[in-house]
Amino acid sequence: MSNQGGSPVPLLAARDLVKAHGRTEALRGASVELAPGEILAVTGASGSGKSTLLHCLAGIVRPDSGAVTYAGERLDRLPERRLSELRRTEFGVIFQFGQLIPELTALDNVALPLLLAGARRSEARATAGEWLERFGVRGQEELRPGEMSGGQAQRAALARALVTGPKVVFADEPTGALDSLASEQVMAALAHTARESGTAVLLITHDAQVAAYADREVRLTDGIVASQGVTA
Ligand SMILES: Nc1ncnc2c1ncn2[C@@H]1O[C@H](COP(=O)(O)OP(=O)(O)OP(=O)(O)O)[C@@H](O)[C@H]1O
Repeated sequence: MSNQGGSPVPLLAARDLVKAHGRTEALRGASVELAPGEILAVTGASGSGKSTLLHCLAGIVRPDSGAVTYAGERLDRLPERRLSELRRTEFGVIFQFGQLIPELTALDNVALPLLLAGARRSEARATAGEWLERFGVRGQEELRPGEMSGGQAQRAALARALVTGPKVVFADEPTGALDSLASEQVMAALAHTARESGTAVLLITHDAQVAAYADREVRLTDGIVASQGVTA
């Protein structure tokens, strides 16, 4: 099978994924590939299966049938313990909202994945501060998510998703709750950092301006890939 991402071996691949939620068939044989460092936009109407596809690729949900392969390993067959380790060390996630812990400051939110990975508290906080600065969240380190603007909170969430140096970032409508200026800032920061660090991004969006940050776009219709191509 040809690989449109330009790499001989995809980093992450879904083949013929089928997944039902009760009687609703969210995925009906979806196949996608993500090359190392590629930014792939997944678009499609509401209910077309975008989030379910992301959840299967990120190892959050197991498909009913089909295969998910990550770096040559069958992700959908991994035991839960190995899956959660992989999610912690190799994957980063950012959603529309709610991914920051409301009780923690921005700095502690970003430091958390480093602490979970075994870093010392002082080191984790110093690194978290650098990442917040990189994403333009300066002077907001001690604020809690509820005290920040939507755009600032999303940029802090980006810092949290990227701070451990993941190979893949899964972004489900990361700008869905933002105005167009904040949306541009978040996407520019995500795309710039991903390209700089060679991080692959699976980006769900219904916004054409957001999809334009991707290298390639895959469009889902009723749980299958209806079209794919290079973005303008
Ligand atoms: N946990 C669930 N329980 C029941 N049905 C679900 C569940 N999750 C998704 N669905 C259904 O599966 C289908 C696909 O949902 P999914 O969230 O993957 O689509 P989507 O393209 O991401 O939609 P949206 O753009 O609205 O977020 C929809 O019909 C949805 O209602």
